Amino acid sequence: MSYTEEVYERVVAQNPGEPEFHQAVKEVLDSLKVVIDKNEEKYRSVSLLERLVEPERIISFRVPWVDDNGVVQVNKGYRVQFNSAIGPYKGGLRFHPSVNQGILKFLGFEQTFKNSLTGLPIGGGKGGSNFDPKGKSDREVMAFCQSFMTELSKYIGADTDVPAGDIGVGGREIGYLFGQYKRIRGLYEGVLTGKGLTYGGSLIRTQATGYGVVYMLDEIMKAHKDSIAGKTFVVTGSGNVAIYAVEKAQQLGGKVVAMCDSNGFIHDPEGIKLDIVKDIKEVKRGRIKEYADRVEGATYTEGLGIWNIKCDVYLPCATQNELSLDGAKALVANGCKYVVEGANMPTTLDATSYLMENGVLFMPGKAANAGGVATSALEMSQNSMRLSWTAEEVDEKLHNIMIDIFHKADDAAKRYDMEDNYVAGANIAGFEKVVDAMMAQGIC
Ligand SMILES: NC(=O)C1=CN([C@@H]2O[C@H](COP(=O)(O)OP(=O)(O)OC[C@H]3O[C@@H](n4cnc5c(N)ncnc54)[C@H](O)[C@@H]3O)[C@@H](O)[C@H]2O)C=CC1
Ligand SMILES: O=C(O)CCC(=O)C(=O)O
Repeated sequence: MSYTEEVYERVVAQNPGEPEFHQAVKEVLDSLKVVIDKNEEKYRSVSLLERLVEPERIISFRVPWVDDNGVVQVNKGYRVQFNSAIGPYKGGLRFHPSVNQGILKFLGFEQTFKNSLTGLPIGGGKGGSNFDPKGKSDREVMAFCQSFMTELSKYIGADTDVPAGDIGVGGREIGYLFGQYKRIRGLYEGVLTGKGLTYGGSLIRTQATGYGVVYMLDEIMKAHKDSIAGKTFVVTGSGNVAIYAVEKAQQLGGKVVAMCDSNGFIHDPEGIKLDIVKDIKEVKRGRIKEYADRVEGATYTEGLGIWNIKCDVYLPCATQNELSLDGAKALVANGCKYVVEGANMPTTLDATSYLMENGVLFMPGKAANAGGVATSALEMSQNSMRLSWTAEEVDEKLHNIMIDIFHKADDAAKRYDMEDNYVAGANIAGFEKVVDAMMAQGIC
């Protein structure tokens, strides 16, 4: 059995009930096999892979808060500090009822490679809670965030661990979390990113993940002598990543015909009117079905099946494992040519293989959605320097980082004779920097 297979079996045995973590580790270790095989003894002798798949630290805690009826509620809170070889832990907080330790471990593991690909000095971390902000009043969300930060504040700081947003954590939540950190620690520092512009946030951070996904698509297309103008898109989700992916795709001449939320999907053959989606999702915090009530010619379908809508480009921007083998088959049958992941691990392993075997150019989330965390690192730089860059400056830096990530993944794939296999390329390129730093720092 190879070293990578051995370590994968050990991960499955030692981390029961964490299927998403197993999946993320499998994808990475399968890609790394060609690299590890060449240096097996060197890496085995220092248990490099065993250390790479084990979080440095997991903090879990109780989050008690009082709801609007005066009833005490209790949620679970976590921070997974996965790998600090190349910088302070960095990664979002997710508030969603599905959150558990295994999901946060998969996200923290992915984040380590993603952050490495950005070229910036940030290690991998992730955290969150099984709290559901949906349907809660602003006061309830504030009470929850204050209680969550009261505990989390003991373990984070501008030079140790810098959380940000993810599913269910946007500008409102970051504001409440920042206020409580400042109050408890007495420090006005860049301990969170995604902050509001009046208290240390960076221009373009809100747009960065979605814009970055489309900048990545643009590079893939250019490398294959194609372009975004005139292409039909389906973008899943209707949250932060999805909305700004749609905005950039439309700016570059793409036509987006479908979006969704966790209840169902809308289809607008004339092209999605993004201002209406923004009003429903960003202002009213409503459901995507309201779009079909407001736009003539648009339809709403309850449940799954958005992948049956014909498109050239499919951008999954909602959540893990949303695109399964059946969806991948429908995309291929309808002539889809590009799948670029805005979400983290939205495509199952069998769906990924099917897409790649059938000629779809596929870019994994850890490369394609890295623009968000990269811009968070730019926010950290601005906070440290006590200055603010213009929107144009940040956007240009973001764009260049995405171009650079494309070339890192593309070059690594070519070096190992796997041209166009961006999954392998991204994993190898992300691994190379982390492993150099881990080897240099000794057994720790
Ligand atoms: N916000 C960021 O900067 C980054 C986010 N990501 C990833 O992008 C994805 C989306 O995150 P955000 O847009 O920030 O969150 P969000 O909370 O703003 O939006 C999430 C969207 O996904 C939809 N969704 C959730 N579960 C679903 C399901 N089971 N089926 C269909 N739709 C579902 C929700 O309805 C919502 O429209 C996540 O995988 C996240 O980890 C990745 C990099 C950075
Ligand atoms: O901006 C950040 O620090 C984290 C973004 C994030 O959670 C992600 O890249 O998945």
